[in-house]
Amino acid sequence: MQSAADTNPWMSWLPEKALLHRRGQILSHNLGLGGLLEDANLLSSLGRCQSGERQLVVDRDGVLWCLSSQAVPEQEAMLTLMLPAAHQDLQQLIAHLPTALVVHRWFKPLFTNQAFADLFHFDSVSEVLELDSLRSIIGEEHWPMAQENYRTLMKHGRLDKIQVEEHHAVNGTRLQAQLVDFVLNWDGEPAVCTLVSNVSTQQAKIEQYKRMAFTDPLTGLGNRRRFFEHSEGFIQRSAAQGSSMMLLLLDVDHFKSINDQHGHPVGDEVLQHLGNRLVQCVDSEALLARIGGEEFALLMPVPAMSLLAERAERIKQEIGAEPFVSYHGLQLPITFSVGVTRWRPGEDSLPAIYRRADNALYRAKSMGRDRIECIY
Ligand SMILES: Nc1nc2c(ncn2[C@@H]2O[C@H](COP(=O)(O)OP(=O)(O)OP(=O)(O)O)[C@@H](O)[C@H]2O)c(=O)[nH]1
Repeated sequence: MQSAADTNPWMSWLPEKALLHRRGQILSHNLGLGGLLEDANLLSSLGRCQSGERQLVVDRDGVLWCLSSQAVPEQEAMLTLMLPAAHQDLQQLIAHLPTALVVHRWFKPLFTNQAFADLFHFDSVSEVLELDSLRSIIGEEHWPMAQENYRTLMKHGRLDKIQVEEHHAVNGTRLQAQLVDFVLNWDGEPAVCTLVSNVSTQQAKIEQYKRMAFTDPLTGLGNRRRFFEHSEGFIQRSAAQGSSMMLLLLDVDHFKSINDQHGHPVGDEVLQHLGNRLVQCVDSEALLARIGGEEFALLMPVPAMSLLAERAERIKQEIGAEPFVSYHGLQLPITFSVGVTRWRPGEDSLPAIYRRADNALYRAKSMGRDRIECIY
C-alpha cells in the first residue's frame, strides 16, 4: 500500500482519520488508523460506501464510528473520513434495533426505540418519551423491586441478574418481560438502559411444564412431589395463624381386585371419582394430593384436636355418600381405609407426622379395612 504522503499529500492535512479506497480496496490512508485497517467489519463497510453517505460501524473493540464518504472523481475513488460517533449516531443506531430498549433516569424515559413503543402498544416513540415515569408499565407489584434494582445499578454499575416480570402495555394487556439492565453515560450523566424481550410464550410454557410436573394427570390433583414440597410451608403458615393441623391418608381397599375384575380403565375411573369427592368434601384451605397408586393425602387445619376423629369420620362419610358408577353404568361398592394423625407443634417433622399417619393407615387395613384409625 502506498502511503498517503506519497500520492495524496492533502490527506495528511486532514485532522480526521481518512482513507482513500476503490471498491473496498484501500489505496492510501493518513496516520492514526493503526489496527483498524485489519478490521473486517470496517473493510466490508468501505466496500458499501456511497458518495455523500454516512454509515455507522462498530470496530472490533466495540467502538462506534461514523464513516462519511465523498467521491474523488479524478481518482475514481472514495475518500472516507472516520469520525468518532456522536451521541446522535448512537441514537440512530439503536433507534432501529429490533430489540425493545428504553434509556431512563429514575424511570423518566430519555430515549427509546420503535420496538419498545410497539411492544407496549404506544402510538409512537414520542408518546413513550412524554411519560413522566415508566411506573405504569412496570406495575405496582414490581415497583418496589424496580426501585431497589435502580439503586443497585447506580451504586455498582450492574445488576447481576436477568429478570422476568409481568409488565403492562397501554392497551391493558400484560406481557412477561425479560429485562436486561445496564448503566450507560447519557448526555454526560449516568442513566439506565433496559433491554426488554417479550417472553410471554416461553413463560406460559414454563408455567405449563411446572403445572404438569406437580399434577397427577389422572385425577387433576396435586401429585406426591407437590404434596411433599408444599407440606412444610403449608404447616408453617397454618401454625403461624394458630391453627391445629391434621394429616389424613386414604387408601382404596382391595383396589387390585377392582382392576383385576373390571379392568384398569374402571380402576382409573374409581380413582377419578375419589379425587372429585375429596375436592368436594374438603375446604379450599386443604393440601390435597394423590401420593401413590390408590393412596390420597390430605393435610388440613382443624379447629381443635378433639375434633380429629370426628372430622375424619365426616370426610369418610361424605366421600362415600355418592356411590361410584362407571362410565358404562357399572355400580361398584368402594370402601377405603383412613389413617389420621395430628401435627404436634414444636416437636414434629414432616417425615415423623407422615410415618404416624402411615402407621395409622396400616392399622386400619390390618383391622379389617373400611375404617378410620387415629394416632394422636
Ligand atoms: N387402574 C389403576 N390402577 C393402579 C394405578 N396405580 C396403581 N394401580 C394399581 O393399584 C393396585 C394396588 O394394589 P395393592 O397395593 O395390592 O393394594 P389393594 O389391592 O388396594 O389392597 P389393600 O390396599 O391392602 O386393600 C395395583 O394393582 C396397581 O396396579 C392407576 O393409576 N390406575
